[in-house]
Amino acid sequence: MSTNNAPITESDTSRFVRIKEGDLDLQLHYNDAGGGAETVVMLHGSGPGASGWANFNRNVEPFVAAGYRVVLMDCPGWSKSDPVVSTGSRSDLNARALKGLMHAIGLDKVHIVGNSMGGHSAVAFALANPERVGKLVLMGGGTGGLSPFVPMPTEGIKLIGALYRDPTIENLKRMMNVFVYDTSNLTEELFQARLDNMLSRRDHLENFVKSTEANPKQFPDVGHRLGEIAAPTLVVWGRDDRFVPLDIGLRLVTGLQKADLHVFSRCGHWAQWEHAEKFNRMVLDFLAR
Ligand SMILES: O=C(O)CCC(=O)/C=C/C=C(\O)C(=O)O
Repeated sequence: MSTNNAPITESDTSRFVRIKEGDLDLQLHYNDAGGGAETVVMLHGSGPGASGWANFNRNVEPFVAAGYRVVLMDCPGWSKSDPVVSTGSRSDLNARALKGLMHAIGLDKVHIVGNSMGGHSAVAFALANPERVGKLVLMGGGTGGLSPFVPMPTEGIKLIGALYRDPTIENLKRMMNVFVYDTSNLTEELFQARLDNMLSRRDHLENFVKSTEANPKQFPDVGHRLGEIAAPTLVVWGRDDRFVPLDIGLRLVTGLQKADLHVFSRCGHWAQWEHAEKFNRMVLDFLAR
């Protein structure tokens, strides 16, 4: 945890913990920053080389400065967490992992910010453990299911699959170029960091391919259950999201009991990164209300 004004770094906040939750018995990696009374858990997306830090490095400091403890969980099968093959619902598996992490580090109730797969997992957690959720923030995810407007799998999801099967820098660039609206923000340093992260865990890449072969519906449609969720929710979407289209966000807003929607124009699948400053202000205001 950071106790002074020094920058918050991945290595200073890096932690490991063993969790046992249902059928899960594994080591998880997470980052833990800040020390407020309320905790915000951030859950990353499912791309190759993703991690809590890769997805949320532009969000941790402002949340800590606002007085929150921030926990970034690396889901089983990503980054420095243990490998796993998911043959059922990956959203439910991640939700169980989060419950195990909360038990292991003594968290009763948290706010959850979820990006893409992280959004699906946040909703799965809220359905299974309603009393343990404060507020939800869902970006580019929250339920699987088809879009009536955009052919699925979308071009972004197809590029993720191609990158998992053939993890080259060329395929990484193809995927990341449709990730964001403004590709001028994608530096060689960013590509390299993501490539290194991906290639350092070939077991994760192979397990993802095995998982989708065993069960192509890793993130099931829970649209019919959204009305069970009473947690106040902010749904945030990029108008130009080429991975999970905006109409999935509309389904969330109409299905959840208490949900507001903000759509960023000129924004792809990584709203928390592409529009970080406005995203941080908006989410902190929502959490404080
Ligand atoms: O298939 C889905 O609905 C989820 C896709 C998804 O999680 C993609 C996320 C990509 C990232 O956020 C990432 O790789 O950082």
